[in-house]
Amino acid sequence: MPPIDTRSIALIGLRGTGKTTVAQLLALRTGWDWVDADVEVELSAGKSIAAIFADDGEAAFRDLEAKVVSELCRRSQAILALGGGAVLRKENRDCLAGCQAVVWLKATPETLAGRLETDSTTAERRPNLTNHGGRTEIEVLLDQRDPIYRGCATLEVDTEEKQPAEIADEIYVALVG
Ligand SMILES: Nc1ncnc2c1ncn2[C@@H]1O[C@H](COP(=O)(O)OP(=O)(O)O)[C@@H](O)[C@H]1O
Ligand SMILES: O=C(O)C1=C[C@@H](OP(=O)(O)O)[C@@H](O)[C@H](O)C1
Ligand SMILES: [Mg+2]
Repeated sequence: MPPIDTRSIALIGLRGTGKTTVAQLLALRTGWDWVDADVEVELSAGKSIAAIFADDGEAAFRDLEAKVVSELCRRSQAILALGGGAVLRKENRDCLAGCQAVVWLKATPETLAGRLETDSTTAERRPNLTNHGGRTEIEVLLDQRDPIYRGCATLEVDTEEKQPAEIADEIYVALVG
């Protein structure tokens, strides 16, 4: 059954927490559309996120991302999978405040490192954001971003040792009943 509140539902959290995967399953559960901010950025730039970082730098990526977030947050009846850093800009956080719910997906650095290592989209979509890369980078990002995610989130979901479908169900029950 679709939610009564037609405002969109946004998923936030670090790389590898499952935003892209869970958004698709939650869309099936609600009968709503789903959209991935990273895909929209790549379509608008005509190249991969790794290529945007390499050619134009991270700031250029964040500018494109902000345009996409602003457009996506105006949609209704959609599940929005955001990129892990979308919460960094205040303008994006202000847009997110208009959503029905902002769901923060969480997992330990160890789990995230394992998921990212084996994910086929990592090379094209997840360039290094610090000089570290790997698990150390995840720990650095976790320290920097946890307070920001906490400040935006209206629902926190631990994804540790849960299948993506279970996580989508948990969100559905929490938000729709
Ligand atoms: N709950 C989960 N348990 C195990 N693997 C998962 C889970 N959620 C996502 N994954 C896997 O982790 C990788 C990254 O997931 P993805 O949805 O792209 O994360 P994000 O969009 O948050 O970066 C994918 O290979 C996906 O299949
Ligand atoms: O954490 C980040 O700053 C980023 C996360 C990525 O998305 P996912 O969180 O979907 O991997 C992608 O937007 C880009 O590589 C930047
Ligand atoms: Mg994603």
